[in-house]
Amino acid sequence: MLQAINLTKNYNNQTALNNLNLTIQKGEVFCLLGQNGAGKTTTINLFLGFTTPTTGQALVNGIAVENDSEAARKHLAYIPEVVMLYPNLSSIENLDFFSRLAGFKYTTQQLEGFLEKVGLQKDAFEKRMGGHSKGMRQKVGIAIALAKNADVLLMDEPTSGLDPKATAEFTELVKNLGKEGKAILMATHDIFNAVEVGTTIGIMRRGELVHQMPTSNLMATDLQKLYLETI
Ligand SMILES: Nc1ncnc2c1ncn2[C@@H]1O[C@H](COP(=O)(O)OP(=O)(O)OP(=O)(O)O)[C@@H](O)[C@H]1O
Repeated sequence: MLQAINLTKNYNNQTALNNLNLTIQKGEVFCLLGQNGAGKTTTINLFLGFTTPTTGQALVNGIAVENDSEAARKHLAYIPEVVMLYPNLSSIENLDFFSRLAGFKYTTQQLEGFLEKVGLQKDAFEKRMGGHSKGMRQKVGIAIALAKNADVLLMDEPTSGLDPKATAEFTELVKNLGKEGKAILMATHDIFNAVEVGTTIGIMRRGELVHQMPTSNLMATDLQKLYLETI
């Protein structure tokens, strides 16, 4: 579970995030929308412990990130816009390496099981990551999250630049992870995909969460209208 309590981040005299209060439960896929500079990445970075709050708290499964970022990170997996792994290692070698780093040692069969689960084509298991497409790299990134047994996923614009088929596959994968009980926070500019993948939508404007709503019965066109009226 992710929780932000009165979370605020100022850079010099500028407020990047203003008094954010947010709870993302297990099984929830929370899609955060907002213009460039609205504060989405800052929110994610505070949960990751990449930056410290000016005031307030970011909690991961009840652990205050600022107090013990290492403990908090054990529950987290991060899928950035571009998944950067070791280009000279294969998918399975990267998966093995990052699993071991997180303290998990798997058999080849188990590692292959993770890659199968995320839908990576079999002939890419042994190929070096440097030749993978963006969508393939993201699948390996999610396989690492599964292997790490992370129950909270943070994703920053994961579908930008993906083709429609890769986006559809990614969407299905994330929806299933939500159904399996992961808590997911995803920053995105894709309103239509947010309605498809998310259980909850948040709209940020100038560092504030100004709207929050469930996606049940939400039409993408209505969300688009609200978004354009809000920003
Ligand atoms: N390291 C930093 N130093 C100074 N200002 C920063 C820093 N990181 C972010 N900001 C500022 O904080 C504000 C929020 O930025 P943030 O990256 O969180 O926005 P965003 O919603 O993720 O935008 P985008 O959609 O472009 O990724 C912006 O005004 C940005 O300039």
